[in-house]
Amino acid sequence: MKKVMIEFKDFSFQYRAQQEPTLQGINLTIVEGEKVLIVGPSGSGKSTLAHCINGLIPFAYKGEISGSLRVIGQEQKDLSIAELSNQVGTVLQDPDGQFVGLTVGEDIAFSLENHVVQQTEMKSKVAAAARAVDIHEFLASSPQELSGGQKQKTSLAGVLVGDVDILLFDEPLASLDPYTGTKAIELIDRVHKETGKTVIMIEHRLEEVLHRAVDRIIVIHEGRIAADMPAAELLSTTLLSEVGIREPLYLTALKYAGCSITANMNPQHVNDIELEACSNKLKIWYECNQSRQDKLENPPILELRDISFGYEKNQQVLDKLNLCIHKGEMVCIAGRNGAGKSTVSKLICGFYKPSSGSIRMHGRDIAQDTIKERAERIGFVMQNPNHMISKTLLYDEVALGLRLRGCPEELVRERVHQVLKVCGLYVFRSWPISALSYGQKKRVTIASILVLEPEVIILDEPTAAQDYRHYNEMMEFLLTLRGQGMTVIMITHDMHLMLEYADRAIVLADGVKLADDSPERILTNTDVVKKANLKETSLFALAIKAGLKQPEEFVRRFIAYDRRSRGG
Ligand SMILES: Nc1ncnc2c1ncn2[C@@H]1O[C@H](COP(=O)(O)OP(=O)(O)OP(=O)(O)O)[C@@H](O)[C@H]1O
Ligand SMILES: Nc1ncnc2c1ncn2[C@@H]1O[C@H](COP(=O)(O)OP(=O)(O)OP(=O)(O)O)[C@@H](O)[C@H]1O
Repeated sequence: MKKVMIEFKDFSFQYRAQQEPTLQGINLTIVEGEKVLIVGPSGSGKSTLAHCINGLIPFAYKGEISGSLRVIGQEQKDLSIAELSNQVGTVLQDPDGQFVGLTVGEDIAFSLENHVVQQTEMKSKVAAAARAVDIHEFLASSPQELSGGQKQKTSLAGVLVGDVDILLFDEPLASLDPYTGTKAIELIDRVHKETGKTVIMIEHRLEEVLHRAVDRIIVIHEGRIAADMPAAELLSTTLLSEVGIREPLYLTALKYAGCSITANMNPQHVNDIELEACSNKLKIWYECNQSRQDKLENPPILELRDISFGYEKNQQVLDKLNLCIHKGEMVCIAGRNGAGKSTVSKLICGFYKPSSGSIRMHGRDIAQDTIKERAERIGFVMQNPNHMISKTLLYDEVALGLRLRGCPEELVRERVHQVLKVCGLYVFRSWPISALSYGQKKRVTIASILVLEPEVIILDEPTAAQDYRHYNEMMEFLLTLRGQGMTVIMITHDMHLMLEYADRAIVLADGVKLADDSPERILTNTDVVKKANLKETSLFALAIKAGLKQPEEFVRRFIAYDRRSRGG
């Protein structure tokens, strides 16, 4: 009999600020050495469940607990937070929320210091963990100097270096570029296999997390366990789409072609899937469908000409970068962690000044425009919602910009309510923001910019922590605004988003533009994919596996069909 590591029995939890329990009737046992994935829509209670396991509930977040939760045989409520942190190592959803060291190296070493490890051993362990997640060049940097993905890598290295029995990852992939995300999943898998530790992962990016096998998937829906079964079984049901979670793209493609998915086809990975009964249907579907035509371009709205920039002397983050965004376009900017994507938006918004080159809007150089003047026309939604929120109540946060512009309160109310409805936040309108999940907070920051109806909106990782339903609703709303002339720039590591919604993708690498083309051409270009740490779409792999002669064209036809089926 394997040792029981986590055991919830008739467990419920209600936050002090809530009227209803957030978790209800949870019965869940996780045994030693298991690798479990937890999925569920935004706000379903995944992070709450994780916080119960690592002790943030009840130590940091107060509320009412009923039933029992045992961690390695002991009632969680009888353990101190220090005892729990010796057993459970956590990577939190918000990497800023857990920095303790002044440098990356100190931060990674923190859990070792708790265990009184020799200095030399500590150094080599920290270096090895940093190398494993490719952050070793930044060991002496302060966390403030890191890009979002680099912070996430530091947190990952921090738990991997420690000596705990249970590893808990809350959306470990959210800010990682696709290649690094794949490496992180491989690394977690390797640690799991080599050490036999118990691994619990919460993740929205299902297709990417299933790159390496998990023992089972637990689906949380409205605070309850809606399913607990192996991946192959779950993917052959309609449960995921019923609760609003996206299935892997290759399965969507197979369904479009009229194939039914069964557990014995091994649907959990595109490389393993058995296609014998499907290849012909896919070929027929391919023959019967057309790809879309490239659109004609409007005049440029925003141009970056020969932009160079570094945060410090002798640092060259951007090197004579040229970019052109056309009015009414929906463009993605992609590239590996630290490529300079967020830096580009900070320069456009005027937070920093380029060392050379010019930024033009409607052909006019905006070098002399203040941050405030730029903000009236260019809205910017930052990567981390906790960096943007300044008000206590959700309504006030979304109303803030309109109020600052002197908008009459009646109109503020009308516009705020309208945008809250579209962003799926209307039911929370009178809530304090502290009572929202990370994904919900992210939507608040998007709503607070959308309500101002800017000419150009720049969204840094808009889909991070969003479930499929909210993702679609928000993207469809952005499409409507785009139809009314708004220009949308999205910085993203989400290859699905790029394929499904972007007219064009611009790829940055080494401070310059590596590629500028349609998303489907970029994601089927092996050279660009490799250089920029992107990931080829699984549609491409599916087409090759099914023996289709032109896999790139299959991807294009899928995208065209998918957009038509969504009314686009
Ligand atoms: N500190 C808190 N105080 C009160 N309520 C909270 C708090 N944190 C979360 N909640 C509520 O609990 C519910 C579940 O939140 P949780 O963060 O567990 O969701 P999640 O499934 O992890 O979502 P996401 O995928 O968006 O991160 C949310 O509806 C939220 O309103
Ligand atoms: N305040 C800062 N001081 C010094 N260096 C910084 C600062 N902010 C970012 N950098 C560095 O500039 C480079 C580009 O960072 P940026 O945040 O633009 O990357 P990114 O492409 O948005 O990355 P990610 O995908 O990880 O969010 C990185 O190497 C980062 O370490």
